[in-house]
Amino acid sequence: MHPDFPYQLYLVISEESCVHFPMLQVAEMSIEGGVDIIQLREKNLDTSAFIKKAEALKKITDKYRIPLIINDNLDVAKAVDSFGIHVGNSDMPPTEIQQKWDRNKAIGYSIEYLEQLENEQTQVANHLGISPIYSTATKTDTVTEWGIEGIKKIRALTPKPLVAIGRMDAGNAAEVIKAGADCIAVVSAICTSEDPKKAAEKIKSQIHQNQHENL
Ligand SMILES: Cc1ncc(COP(=O)(O)OP(=O)(O)O)c(N)n1
Ligand SMILES: Cc1nc(C(=O)O)sc1CCOP(=O)(O)O
Ligand SMILES: [Mg+2]
Repeated sequence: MHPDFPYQLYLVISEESCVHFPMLQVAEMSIEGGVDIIQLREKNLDTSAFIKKAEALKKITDKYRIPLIINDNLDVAKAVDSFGIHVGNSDMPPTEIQQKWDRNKAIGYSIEYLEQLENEQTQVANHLGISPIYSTATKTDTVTEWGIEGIKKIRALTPKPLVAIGRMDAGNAAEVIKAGADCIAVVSAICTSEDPKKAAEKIKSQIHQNQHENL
């Protein structure tokens, strides 16, 4: 477990992505199954509706004392006093977020190109999304697939916490952790499951399995 990011199973959620239950129910069931951190990623809501959703979700994350990350929108993150924000190359840069928000807030930043590891944005970020490990129908505007070799390359170049995202599930979580990722982020593997609690448990047990093998 990374000392600066003690979260190994990361749920990225939106109302749209939840198939069998409403989003808040999926969030609660998945936390009971082992999700350690949640990002609210609502790409089609205006700021006011996004804030309402975030407030409702934060009641749940606060109840279970787990961190809430807001995707893209600093106004929403500020309004709900979230643990942090996640941004990518088309969003407000981490340096600007740092100037406009509390210094102690967590900033996640997507890595799409190896050269980004040398830029100021990566230096300011607290944790990095490896974007994507594998291409996924959930987000199609991605650049390349990092794959297992990509994780190893990035791991060798930075000590920052690495979050693996893109078609992650119980079948590939263990090898991704073994390759150097600190955390597995998922949408579909939990949000489309008929049993989000069990889905989270299965991924978590694969993450733990790998840790035991490394002892
Ligand atoms: C944990 C995590 N990693 C990567 C992303 C992708 O962020 P971004 O590149 O800004 O794309 P959008 O999610 O905004 O479409 C993420 N959200 N979370
Ligand atoms: C939100 C997000 N960001 C990605 C990136 O590559 O940056 S992939 C992704 C969606 C991941 O969904 P699923 O677990 O269903 O594959
Ligand atoms: Mg973004």
